[in-house]
Amino acid sequence: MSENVIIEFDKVVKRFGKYTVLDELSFKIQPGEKVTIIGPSGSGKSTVLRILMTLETINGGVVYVDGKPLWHEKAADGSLRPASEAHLRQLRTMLGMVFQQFNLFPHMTVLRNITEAPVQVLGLPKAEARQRAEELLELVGLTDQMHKYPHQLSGGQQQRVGIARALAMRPKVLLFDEPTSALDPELVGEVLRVIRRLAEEHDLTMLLVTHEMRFAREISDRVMFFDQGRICEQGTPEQLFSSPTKERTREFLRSTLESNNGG
Ligand SMILES: Nc1ncnc2c1ncn2[C@@H]1O[C@H](COP(=O)(O)OP(=O)(O)OP(=O)(O)O)[C@@H](O)[C@H]1O
Repeated sequence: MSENVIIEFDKVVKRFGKYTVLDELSFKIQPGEKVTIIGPSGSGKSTVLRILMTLETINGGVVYVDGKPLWHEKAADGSLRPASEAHLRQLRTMLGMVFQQFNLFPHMTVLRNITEAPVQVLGLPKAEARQRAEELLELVGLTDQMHKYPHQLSGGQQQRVGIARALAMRPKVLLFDEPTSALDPELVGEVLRVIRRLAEEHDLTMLLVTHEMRFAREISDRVMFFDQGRICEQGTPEQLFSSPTKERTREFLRSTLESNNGG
């Protein structure tokens, strides 16, 4: 694997029972790249993110994170063996995820939601974790909400806390799993603004699953169109949205356009 690849899927197979969700899926992502995955429901988009977060195992192929196999470790004799929990934990710290349903700790304040993992997992001193949290709250525009609990915030505010919480671990790669799909339409804009700002101002690698086509077009370096567990077509937003080459892509884009106009 070349040095300028931070994520690689090499012929990854994922099955649930007899159902093949990812069918020898291969792709590479470079450091700093902003990549969006679009595609019909059930095409395996979220599964890709869940595998990277080690929330799902794989049935074949190899996933590399920063050049190291995620699910395997090299034994002394050079052979690959299943990864130990310590190996998974170490690689997991390189990745952060923003979930569709925010997944904040309901019994913790906003501030504590953000400082908890840096203190508990990274062993950061509390004062340093708090300073980091305060900087991130400023970035997401929530400095005045830091002592509130999640249920006292709007969905858009909760998701912005979710983004700050993921960033507090200083991941190299940030994964977004449909970050706005649980939000009321009027709250979508504030979350997209924060993500757009991150994409513009930081050299973070970003992999996003989204149904927001206009947003995907604006922020992505590359868009991958998934269909039935494979990449059907990929390219720059301009190529994919303006001149898709596959009939399946055109059909999908037409249907999302129609549902957006209808809704
Ligand atoms: N834990 C599971 N057990 C069984 N089947 C699963 C499981 N998780 C996902 N699936 C199935 O795998 C397929 C792919 O799921 P995935 O969530 O990756 O799709 P998606 O492209 O993200 O879809 P959506 O846009 O609807 O979120 C779906 O058919 C789903 O029902």
